[in-house]
Amino acid sequence: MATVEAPAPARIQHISKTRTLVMEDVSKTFPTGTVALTGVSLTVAAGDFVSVVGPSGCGKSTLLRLASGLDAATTGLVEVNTDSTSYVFQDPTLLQWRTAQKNVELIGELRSKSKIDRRKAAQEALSLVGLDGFEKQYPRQLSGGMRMRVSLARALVAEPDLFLFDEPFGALDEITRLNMQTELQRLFALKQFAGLFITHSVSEAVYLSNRVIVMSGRPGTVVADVRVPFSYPRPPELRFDPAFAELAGTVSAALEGDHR
Ligand SMILES: Nc1ncnc2c1ncn2[C@@H]1O[C@H](COP(=O)(O)OP(=O)(O)OP(=O)(O)O)[C@@H](O)[C@H]1O
Repeated sequence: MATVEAPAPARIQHISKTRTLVMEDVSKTFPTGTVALTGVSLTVAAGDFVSVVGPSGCGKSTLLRLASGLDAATTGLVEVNTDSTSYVFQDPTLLQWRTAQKNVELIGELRSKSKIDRRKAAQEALSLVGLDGFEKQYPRQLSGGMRMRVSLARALVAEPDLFLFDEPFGALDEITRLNMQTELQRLFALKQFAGLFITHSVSEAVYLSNRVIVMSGRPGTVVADVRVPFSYPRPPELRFDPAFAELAGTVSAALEGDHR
């Protein structure tokens, strides 16, 4: 595996490191005989936002399912050092018969929080994702980007130490997607959870993350771990910075190198 050092940063964040997610030499073979992952090792610490890019079918979603405990590794170690994990999918999976606020309150209900507490937490989370004034709207009355914001707010009220994202912005139009990226890294700067983010977009990975993991084609394994040194919060214009383009090029080269 190549560890690629990025160009000299303007500033580097120093954050205390709790190893929230550890994977060591993990493999996953499905009962069908498909070997999805082999020899995958990675660590996501508190204050790490790690994106995973790789060719279609290389096992990215499988990796996330192993991290979430939805599925078990065939061999190797998967260690999650927290009880508080939130999972955000491409589909916001909102309950259509509940308002935005009531969707976000659901977590509090499941945890038997008092009505006052869960309402307060939901309102704070909706405010954090920029949905003040939309609390009483139903999912069908919201745009795709707003529905994704509600999904994020719902994940935030759980106050996760580990945030797992499976291509959450993949279905959004380009402008909404860029706005959501800006919002998400702002939330990350604020909350400093450990994040593992699956995406097909190299620029999305570089913009959001402090590390980008590049996977090979199936069976997926880690071929590069690229450090992204820009401090958070990151301005939208960072995407036009030559250092940003250079890093995106480094990640793309690692991706393409795997096809040669
Ligand atoms: N439940 C399953 N049973 C059998 N094979 C599976 C199962 N889930 C995934 N696979 C296979 O494992 C491999 C990895 O799938 P996975 O969905 O993790 O890839 P991915 O990198 O997320 O793909 P994409 O980028 O296209 O979303 C694929 O070959 C897929 O067909």
